[in-house]
Amino acid sequence: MWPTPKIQRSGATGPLLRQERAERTREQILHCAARIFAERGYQQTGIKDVADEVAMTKGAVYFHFPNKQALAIAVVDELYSRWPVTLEAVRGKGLSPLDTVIEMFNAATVAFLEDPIMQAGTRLQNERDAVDVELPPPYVDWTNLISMLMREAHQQGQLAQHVDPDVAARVAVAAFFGAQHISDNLNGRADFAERWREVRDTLFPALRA
Ligand SMILES: CCC[C@@H]1OCC(CO)=C1C(=O)O
Repeated sequence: MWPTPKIQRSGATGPLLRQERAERTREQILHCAARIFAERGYQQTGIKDVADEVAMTKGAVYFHFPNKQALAIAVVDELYSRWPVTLEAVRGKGLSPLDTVIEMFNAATVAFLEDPIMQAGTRLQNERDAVDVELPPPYVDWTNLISMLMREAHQQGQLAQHVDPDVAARVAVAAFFGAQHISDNLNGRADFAERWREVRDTLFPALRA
């Protein structure tokens, strides 16, 4: 059984406390489902598996998620909702735009190695043809986010004259996620941090002015 986070007492009472508890229960179910999706894949995961691992009844799970499709969408939505928050946190470090790009990929590397939501969101997207519900198109948000940062880098003279910022973004995203995919398939991401460092240390010097 997965360890489930303890409900922190917030001092709320009545309806607010019930709402907080419901939100925490939903979060516990979502994270447990992510662990199982990441480990077994969409087809091999059932609502009963999630209920058993989170030590709740199927009814309790169905109260928050009407079916497995809803769980899959919620995992991918949770994954994509994180990147603007991550970007704001990285922006707070006051790095240059190009170093902000590198820091975003550093954060994604850590997430791939440690975060079930990232691992599950990736596996669901990779298995999207077998997921019987429409998922958002993969990579689009990332590529747009990196493009925005690369354009800032270009405007600030950080990119070499010949480098088109949107091309740089597509190349960086392809190199990063390609390295991840290969590492995941060959050895379960055991060498992914090193593969990302190779991409970083080879590609980014070639982009800099
Ligand atoms: C097909 C993998 C999907 C990809 O992997 C994690 C992640 C990060 O948000 C992705 C994206 O689509 O943006």
